[in-house]
Amino acid sequence: MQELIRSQVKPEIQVFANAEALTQAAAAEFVQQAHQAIQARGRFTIALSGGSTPKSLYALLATQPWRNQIPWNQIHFFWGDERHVPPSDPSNNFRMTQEQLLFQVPIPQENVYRIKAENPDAKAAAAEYEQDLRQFFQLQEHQFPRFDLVLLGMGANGHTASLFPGTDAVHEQTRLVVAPWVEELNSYRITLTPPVINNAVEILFFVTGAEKATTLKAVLEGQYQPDRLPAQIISPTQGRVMWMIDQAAAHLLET
Ligand SMILES: O=C1O[C@H](COP(=O)(O)O)[C@@H](O)[C@H](O)[C@H]1O
Repeated sequence: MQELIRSQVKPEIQVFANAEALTQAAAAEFVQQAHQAIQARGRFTIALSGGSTPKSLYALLATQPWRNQIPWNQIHFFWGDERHVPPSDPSNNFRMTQEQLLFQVPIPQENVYRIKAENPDAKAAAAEYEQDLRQFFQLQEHQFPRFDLVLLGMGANGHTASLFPGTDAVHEQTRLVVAPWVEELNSYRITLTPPVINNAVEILFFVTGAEKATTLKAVLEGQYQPDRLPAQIISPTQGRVMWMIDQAAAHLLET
């Protein structure tokens, strides 16, 4: 059964010589998906990720030639996860995106939907973001949003978004957003849940660096054990999953 679930959509794997080449390809993918979504549905909805590779991507998108190819006012920006800190904190994902991208390009303020992680109650912040999603996507009670693109990283411990090993969030099936307590960080995180991520039109993982090679091999080619390797829970029944990986992270893969 688990193997069946894993094989529902075969992930596409692209390996790049280095992080710079990967980031250029990611920018091209972003632009292509934005145009496709806008042509089909009149808007492009994206859930952004934290992490170092996305940071370079956001900075790149704000520069030419990418900047002029992007219909900024038809893009709606959401976040896949957030640290439980206010935007004034340098580790806040929204803050990082603001600095690299949102302040640099003409994005209407009303197209930006951040997680209000300054709320001292992380679970209330998650519930509020769930409501924001329900309202924007006009969802009925048991429906999930369908983002055009979800960007994800993967930690060396196998976490993705803020789905950490051993947390209940990995198996959440009904909520859209949850706030797991992450023991290893001694803090809460706020994250989209697996059914939301798995419902996207496209899911794009970025993985760079040799320190992630062993985990990446286990996630893509090892036994299915999402409690230990939460990135494995990202296994949709429809849509597209793409892994953009640099050579350093990919060097143990068989494919
Ligand atoms: O999906 C995500 O993955 C990262 C892992 O980040 P990285 O800095 O190791 O590339 C995670 O921490 C981030 O919050 C998240 O959105």
